[in-house]
Amino acid sequence: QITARLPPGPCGLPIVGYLPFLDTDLHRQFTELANQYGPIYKLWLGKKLCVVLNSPSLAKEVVRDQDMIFSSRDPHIAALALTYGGFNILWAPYGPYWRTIRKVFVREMLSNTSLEDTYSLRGDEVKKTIRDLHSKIGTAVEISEIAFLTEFNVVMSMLWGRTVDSQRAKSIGTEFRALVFKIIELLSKPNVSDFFPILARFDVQGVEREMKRLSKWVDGIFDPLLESRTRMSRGEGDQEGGMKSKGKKDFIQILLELKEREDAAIPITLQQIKALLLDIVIGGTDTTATMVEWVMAELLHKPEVMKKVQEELADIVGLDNGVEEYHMPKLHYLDAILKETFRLHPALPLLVPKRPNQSSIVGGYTIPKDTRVVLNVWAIHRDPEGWDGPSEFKPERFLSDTSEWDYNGNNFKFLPFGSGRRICAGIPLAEKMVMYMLASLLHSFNWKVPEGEEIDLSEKFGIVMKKSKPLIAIPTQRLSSLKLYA
Ligand code: HEM
Repeated sequence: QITARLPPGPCGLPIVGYLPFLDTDLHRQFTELANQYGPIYKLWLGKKLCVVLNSPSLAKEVVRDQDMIFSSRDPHIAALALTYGGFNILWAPYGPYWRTIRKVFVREMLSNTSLEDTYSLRGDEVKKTIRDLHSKIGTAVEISEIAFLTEFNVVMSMLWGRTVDSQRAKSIGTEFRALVFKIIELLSKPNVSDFFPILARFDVQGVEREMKRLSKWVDGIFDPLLESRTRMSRGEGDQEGGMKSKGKKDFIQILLELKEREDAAIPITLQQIKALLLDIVIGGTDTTATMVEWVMAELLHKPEVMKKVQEELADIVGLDNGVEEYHMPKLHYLDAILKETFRLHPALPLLVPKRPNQSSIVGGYTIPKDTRVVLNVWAIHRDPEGWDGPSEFKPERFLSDTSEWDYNGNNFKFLPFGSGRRICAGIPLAEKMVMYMLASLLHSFNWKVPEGEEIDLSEKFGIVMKKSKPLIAIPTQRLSSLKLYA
């Protein structure tokens, strides 16, 4: 029997609750409300009760002590419209379906063996990016665009192997980036349909319609690729020019074979395969690119830190060598820079909303079943009780004890990838790619901002939180020979 009170919180207005008072900078507003009402508080948003948690100990209660209760999502209607009803890993409710697709993804695409098998694919893409950039020495480039396209190509290669389909898929990177931006924008603004179920069928803001339109666009890309691959696996392929995948099966092949298996405990459909592709292509690309951009912005803002990390690269990689993925474990200072950037600028400042499957007590208060529970990681990462000089960029703080700091969500003061059962499923790839891209950018070039410009570190809130102004920077010559990236 749950008898504790609901958490405290601001009153809001009748019917609409706190909805009209929501700010565009939600992460900051949620942090200020914690200063006023304490680390756990409630907001009524229309018909929906929302509880925000703002401290490491409260995070621990929901993602460790009571993780089973808090392992379902509270999906936005817009997200369901995009993912054929929530069939992807990110939005699927906790249960056998989610467990199966997450397991397939982690085991077949991101296990140590799979990542070793795709080592050269990642190397090829990063080296290609560096060669392209070399031809742009002295001109201004947009960092997040470069990082996005590199990551997109890596992911497409890992999905489709060295095939013609992979080449086709890679040719739509720029269009896909625009699509991902639009999707993130739609998911980041409050949608009346989420807070007043009775109004949902009217789709007042037109968000659901727009998402369905984008979903059709995605179908237009994935359907022909999947059809072509299905024909190929039946031996009717149109794979020309010796590009056919050799040896090991790529991830798409594995998924399509699972679809054909009649004995599978949880059968997987074509729609579910597409939803899973969305997880990988949307969940993986913009987050990675955003983090690369934040790190470069912090380094351009602090030239002494940039200099120090370039010295580390010169020392570990050598000025006569190009960066390889195997250098990564030795780049301790770069690793500390990444962690410090993840602390100050977590890509998902409020993670992904959770929905408890039963009422429970957290921080001494009742959280009723089906409440929207938000973990304010941005506040936790800047809590003056947990961090010395919390708003300063000091990578050294992560060098003192490396074992304590990883991305696995075991230290509740530092949760850039979340924690518990719903922790990011892509950590092994994200960690590799953010570091590999940055090491290559920083080792191959020196960087400066265009004449008369200043580095601006302000944020624009969104489900993925980006810089408010895209970072534009100019690469200049550093390594004498680009043959290293041939
Ligand atoms: C720097 C890059 C990345 C960051 C910062 C990041 C962060 C996150 C966060 C915070 C969550 C939600 C965790 C929670 O609610 O507790 C998440 C979920 C997820 N991420 Fe990532 N992610 C990154 C890259 C990737 C990549 C590369 C992939 C796939 C290739 C990926 C796939 C996923 C999936 C599938 C989920 C849903 C997990 C679930 O609900 O079970 N992410 N990510």
